[in-house]
Amino acid sequence: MYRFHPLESVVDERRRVRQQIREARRQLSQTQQQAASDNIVQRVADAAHLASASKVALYLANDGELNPQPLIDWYWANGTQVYLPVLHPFSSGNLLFLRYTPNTTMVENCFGISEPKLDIRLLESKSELDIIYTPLVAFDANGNRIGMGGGFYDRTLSPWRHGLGPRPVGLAHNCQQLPAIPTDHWDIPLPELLTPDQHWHFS
Ligand SMILES: Nc1nc2c(c(=O)[nH]1)N(C=O)[C@@H](CNc1ccc(C(=O)N[C@@H](CCC(=O)O)C(=O)O)cc1)CN2
Ligand SMILES: Nc1ncnc2c1ncn2[C@@H]1O[C@H](COP(=O)(O)OP(=O)(O)OP(=O)(O)O)[C@@H](O)[C@H]1O
Repeated sequence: MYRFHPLESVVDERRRVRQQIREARRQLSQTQQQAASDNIVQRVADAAHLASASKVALYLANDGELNPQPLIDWYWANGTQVYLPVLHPFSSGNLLFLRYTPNTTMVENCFGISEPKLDIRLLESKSELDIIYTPLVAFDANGNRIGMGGGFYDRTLSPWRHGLGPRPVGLAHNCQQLPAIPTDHWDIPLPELLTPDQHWHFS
């Protein structure tokens, strides 16, 4: 349940909302998760600008996130190149994007999420990606998002503030929508987001 808490700081509110929605999404059943992932494939297949992309960044689901694996399989079957985020080895808070195929050697990062083993030959320049499918914890009807709290995607998507770089497209469960999200100046609102029930285009 969403409750209004007057006199709460933005940071506290974001932290509380993050915990609340992460818990809600972990409660989804296997059946609900599977149905949600399948719906997303259909939504992408129905949207020409998403279906026809050449290079897309996706992610591997963690902590109840909408699982994009069926979408990854669909893109592979269509010849689209798929990339995954890799924590930058020394530029902390930043992501690299490495090519992901069924044969990619994977390692676990410090958050327990699988990522391609660092190999310069698999590295793609961010500007070459058409779409970055963006994980998130919560979103609102204006495309504002709250992530896991590391600022990784805020940094990655910062050129989008000026309409530059890959187009971010959020992926989320319906239960991750909130009436309004308190924002900070570094937050990059999403132009577009897919849930199992809706294809959002934010102005
Ligand atoms: N699937 C997925 N991959 C992703 C992200 C994401 O949100 N989802 N990221 C998007 O930024 C980056 C990783 N950021 C993350 C930030 C915090 C936690 C996390 O679970 N924090 C735990 C504490 C874990 C620990 O420190 O040991 C927590 O808050 O409970 C996970 C990923 C890159 N890869
Ligand atoms: N473009 C940026 N440059 C430098 N620092 C940034 C940038 N964007 C965010 N940060 C820093 O990252 C921290 C986390 O930001 P925030 O809580 O908004 O992350 P988030 O959106 O929840 O996570 P993510 O983007 O990884 O999904 C903030 O303390 C902020 O100072």
